[in-house]
Amino acid sequence: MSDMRLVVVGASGRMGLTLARIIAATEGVTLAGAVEREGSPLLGRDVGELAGLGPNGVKISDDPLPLFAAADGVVDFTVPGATTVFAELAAQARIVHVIGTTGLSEADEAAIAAAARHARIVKSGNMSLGVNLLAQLVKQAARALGPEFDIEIVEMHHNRKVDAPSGTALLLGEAAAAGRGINLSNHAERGRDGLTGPREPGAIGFAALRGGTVVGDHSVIMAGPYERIELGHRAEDRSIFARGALKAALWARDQKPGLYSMVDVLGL
Ligand SMILES: NC(=O)C1=CN([C@@H]2O[C@H](COP(=O)(O)OP(=O)(O)OC[C@H]3O[C@@H](n4cnc5c(N)ncnc54)[C@H](OP(=O)(O)O)[C@@H]3O)[C@@H](O)[C@H]2O)C=CC1
Ligand SMILES: O=C(O)C1=N[C@H](C(=O)O)C[C@H](O)C1
Repeated sequence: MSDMRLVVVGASGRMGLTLARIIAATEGVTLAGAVEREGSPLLGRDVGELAGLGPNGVKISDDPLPLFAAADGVVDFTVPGATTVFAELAAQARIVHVIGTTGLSEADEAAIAAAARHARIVKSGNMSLGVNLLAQLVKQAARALGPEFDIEIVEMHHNRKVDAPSGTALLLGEAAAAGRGINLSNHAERGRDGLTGPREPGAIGFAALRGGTVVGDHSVIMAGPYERIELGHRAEDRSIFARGALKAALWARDQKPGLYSMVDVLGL
């Protein structure tokens, strides 16, 4: 089968440049285009050069349409307002859309679900194998331990991150809620401050730390009477997310239109 031609949107971002490097080192995929927002000072620049690979002839563009029309898939780690637009364009072009963007609102999620009627979308708050395996373990532990164990999710990220709690923390919260057979949105405790009162029984709490260059640390603490279990993951390099995203793109190439997650891709 011919190489899968991928367009990277948000191409000069932290994940965009990581993707350019990992695509160059991965068999079966080719970088077919690079997109940034209108007005970006990097428009026209060679993405290979920006990624430290040497020139590869792929210039950063602000016009996704012709690039999507000639591609098999788009890999998107950008911002919610851009991701919903790319989802619509990917649906029109009937191509694969891999979404790593976090901080999506309910309305954004609905727009993505609508686009998935025509596009093959894989979306996950974390594309790494380790975190998706951790989510399965959290689900199992939450089911086994029962509601007398208080669940708290703590995450730390670099000081440029703009959304909280992280997409991964929410994914792990969903896994804990699924294990308990409850709905996360009715039981999440976020942003405690001031005279909060005691912890709500059965709540799933979230705490977000920001600082330095931390790629992404997550701990799920299950605190019961006189004992505590901690399950965690430390991301050491962004290449783990990029490799997962490419695996998702290649997997989705053979699927019907729909909205998929990394659990589907990894068969967990
Ligand atoms: N699911 C996962 O496994 C992972 C998810 N993420 C998520 O991915 C997202 C990006 O993270 P990161 O790479 O660190 O962030 P960056 O800010 O480094 O990169 C985002 C890029 O998107 C660009 N962008 C913004 N608007 C548009 C637009 N309309 N069209 C095209 N490009 C646009 C930005 O440009 P500019 O700066 O000029 O605005 C920037 O270059 C975040 O939501 C993050 O949480 C990150 C890592 C792993
Ligand atoms: O913004 C980041 O950097 C990351 N975002 C994702 C998240 O919100 O969980 C994944 C990873 O932790 C890095």
